[in-house]
Amino acid sequence: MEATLPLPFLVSVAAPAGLAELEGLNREEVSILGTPFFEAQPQIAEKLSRFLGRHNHEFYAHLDVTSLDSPDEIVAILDRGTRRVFVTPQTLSEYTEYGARVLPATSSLDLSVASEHGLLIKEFDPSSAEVENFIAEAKSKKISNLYLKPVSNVSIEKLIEVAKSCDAIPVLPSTGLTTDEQDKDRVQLSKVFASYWTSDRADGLIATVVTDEAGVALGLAYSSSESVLEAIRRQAGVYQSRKRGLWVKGLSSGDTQELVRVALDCDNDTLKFTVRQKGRFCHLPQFSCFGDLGGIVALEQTLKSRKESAPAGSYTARLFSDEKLLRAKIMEEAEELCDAKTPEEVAFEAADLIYFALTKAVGSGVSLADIEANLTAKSLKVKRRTGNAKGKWAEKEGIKTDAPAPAKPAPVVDTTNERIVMQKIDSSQTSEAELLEKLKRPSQKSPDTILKIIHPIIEEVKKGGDKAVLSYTHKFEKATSLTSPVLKAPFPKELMDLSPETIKAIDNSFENIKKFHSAQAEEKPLRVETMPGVVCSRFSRPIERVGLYIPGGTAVLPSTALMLGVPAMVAGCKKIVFASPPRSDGRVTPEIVYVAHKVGAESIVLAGGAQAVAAMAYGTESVTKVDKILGPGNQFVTAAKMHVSNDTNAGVGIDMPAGPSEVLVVADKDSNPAFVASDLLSQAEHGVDSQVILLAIDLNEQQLQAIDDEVHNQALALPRVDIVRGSIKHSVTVLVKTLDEAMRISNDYAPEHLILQIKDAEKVVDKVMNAGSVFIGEWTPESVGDYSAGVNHSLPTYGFAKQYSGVNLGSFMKHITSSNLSAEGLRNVGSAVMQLAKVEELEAHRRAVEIRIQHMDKK
Ligand SMILES: NC(=O)c1ccc[n+]([C@@H]2O[C@H](COP(=O)([O-])OP(=O)(O)OC[C@H]3O[C@@H](n4cnc5c(N)ncnc54)[C@H](O)[C@@H]3O)[C@@H](O)[C@H]2O)c1
Ligand SMILES: N[C@H](CO)Cc1c[nH]c[nH+]1
Ligand SMILES: [Zn+2]
Repeated sequence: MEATLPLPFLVSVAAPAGLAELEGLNREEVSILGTPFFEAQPQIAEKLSRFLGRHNHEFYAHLDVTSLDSPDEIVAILDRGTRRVFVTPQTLSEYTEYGARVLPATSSLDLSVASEHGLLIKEFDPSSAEVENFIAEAKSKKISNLYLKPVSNVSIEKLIEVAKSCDAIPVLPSTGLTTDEQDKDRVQLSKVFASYWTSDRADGLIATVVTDEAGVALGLAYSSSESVLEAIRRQAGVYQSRKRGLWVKGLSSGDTQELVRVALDCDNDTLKFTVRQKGRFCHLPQFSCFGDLGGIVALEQTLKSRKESAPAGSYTARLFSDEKLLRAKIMEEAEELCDAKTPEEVAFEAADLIYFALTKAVGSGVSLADIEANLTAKSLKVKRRTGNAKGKWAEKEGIKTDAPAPAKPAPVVDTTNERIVMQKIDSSQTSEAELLEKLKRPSQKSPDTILKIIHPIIEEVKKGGDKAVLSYTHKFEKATSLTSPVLKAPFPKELMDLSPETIKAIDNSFENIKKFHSAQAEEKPLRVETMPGVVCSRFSRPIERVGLYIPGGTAVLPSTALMLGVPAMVAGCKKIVFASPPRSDGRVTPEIVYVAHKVGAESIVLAGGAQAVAAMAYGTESVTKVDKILGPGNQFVTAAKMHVSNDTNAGVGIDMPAGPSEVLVVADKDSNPAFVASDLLSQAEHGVDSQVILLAIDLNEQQLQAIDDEVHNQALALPRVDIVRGSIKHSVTVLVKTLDEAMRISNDYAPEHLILQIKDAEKVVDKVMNAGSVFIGEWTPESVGDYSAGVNHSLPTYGFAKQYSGVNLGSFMKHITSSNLSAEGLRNVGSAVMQLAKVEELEAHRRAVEIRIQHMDKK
């Protein structure tokens, strides 16, 4: 049996149907028992995985993932710290690198499928006829980590008996941990506890070590199955006093305990209660029965009490209120620690650094336990960081740096308690220049730095073709198994295996986008007779070969494939080439393959960043050279597009600079605070370099507060809350007095998305001069434009809406003009031409007219 399990059994937690309730799942109670077992049905896998991402450090969560078939999804679940996942025996070989964290699961009593690390037997019937044989075989094979998950309605006593006899770990049937009605499950549980422990005392009580979260021993108490039951019920420190019976700690003194975890020791003869102690544990005036605290734990307590009320002149209090001072001290101490030589110096400087670092933590509402939980979470990650230094520190020390590999949709552990709030400025108190400064988009790396990164990549691809593209994909996307940079049509069916709901959503959006973009087609060529006999025309033709970049760094965006692919198809482009960074297994998301198939793309370049742009601009052995590259992307993609379009030898055009997403919401007293916040957050979640702006027209304190509260509360519930924290830092609410003032600021800012959540919004559209796309009225969230309404979401950012349009049908066409003159026409316009040619001293130009007129005159 695994030595590190805090309890010798698992508690199977029924996953609520929609799992929306997972957030409400009484996780404290699950955490107290510490060893939950979940089943990950496909429809709830993502939510469950996120839930574990937040709380894995509290649990020894075990997850049955046999009904999932995406290895990526399973690895993501492991990466979020799930201690053990159970897969089908047939797929086990794909996970050998994860050792005992991935075990096979079977529904029969067949022990031959056990891996060297263990096995889960599901639908185990402890009263079946074959169990005796099974126990004998299990004993002889000595399988470690043998889990037994019983069929429903079994006798728990029998299950425990069988499990004990073959040293297996029973998975207790679903318990109603979350509701009082099922208190019988708690009663059952406390009996299971008692059946595992052995007491050498006549009264049967078990010694219980009580510690705080940092592991500091507070004292010794005793437990009975009744006191454990009461402790689980109350989620508090409840013990069995030898003199007074049930003892709820702190009931009379007020020094109560929150129960964090219960564990049994290795030979089941001592319990451990981990608690959050209020006040002190000991009846004497000291924190623990073993005296007072020292070291880091004591420091944390002092800092916490200083934060609550500091004596006048306290240095720590000054540090809490002066962010710059604290920052400077952390930097100073970090440097001194780096320079320390002798062991004494290192201890001295490390202590100083820890003091200032912990001040920062406590000031931000972060406890030592939070920090330790974070360390545990990191130790459980399966995708390791390189550990190389980053940015300026690496440059300063002249050492190897990490190329910031694009983060795939990552689990988020929101560890900070900081309020998520946009900065506010009152336009009447702010000068024009200050306002401009506040509304500046978050700065990106300087163009020079970016150029230095992308230029060698482009040159490599030009020279090395496929091989160079592949090597960058191996490097940035970690798709090391990929052997060709291109997937050619027809695309295999198994690469676009999607749920019917997703297919329906894509098909519906496809039709709407097609309708709106088809309507943009010109019905017939333009024809104007400028003078009698002088006919000028303009007609359009599709661009023959287009390269469509679909971002895939921080989020995979199949909707962008629709926004680019559908108009290219409607325009009649002959060759449509998609490019998107693949996942680490070398595949592109099936939704993108499905869209590529629907729009008739000829190939998908399995690459991202500058290498994908260069491959399409110049062509390689297997990537088709294109005439125009369209699509949004990060700063590397945007810079590479600009660079190749400036190379006349490449002969390639681009659409526009479409960078980090942004939104500007104009709201008045009529607006719904929840709607306003939801629109701001929908763009804030794109990336930390996104920016969202709110122009609040004549709102009072209460109305502003309502929006702030919505932003904070809605953000906390988002899986990408850490990204939101980043973008909200450079996002602003501007208080204005009138609609005209709001529209003046908006037109000056030229947002990618403009949302009008105001009374009579439709009438205000006339005042919009600069914006990528406008969303009118309270029932039009920005996300309808991102996906399905029909408008395009590839739009100019960074204020380029002042001179660029978003992607539209015209982006895939070029216009050709023609002139057609009769003899009369040439006579009519000829004198003007000849005179201007004379002015420009271009004699051949003049003669081309004269020679024809002379010819007419001769006739
Ligand atoms: N304006 C619009 O219309 C619009 C629409 C959709 C998305 N977006 C924006 O597009 C952006 C997409 O960016 P993304 O990063 O998620 O995906 P991306 O596909 O644009 O970039 C990922 C690629 O960047 C390259 N890369 C990453 N780090 C690198 C480094 N250090 N050196 C060289 N190359 C490197 C890698 O090749 C990787 O494949 C987001 O900012 C999003 O807001 C804008
Ligand atoms: N809002 C983005 C354009 O700035 C597009 C997008 C794609 N998916 C979700 N949103
Ligand atoms: Zn969006």
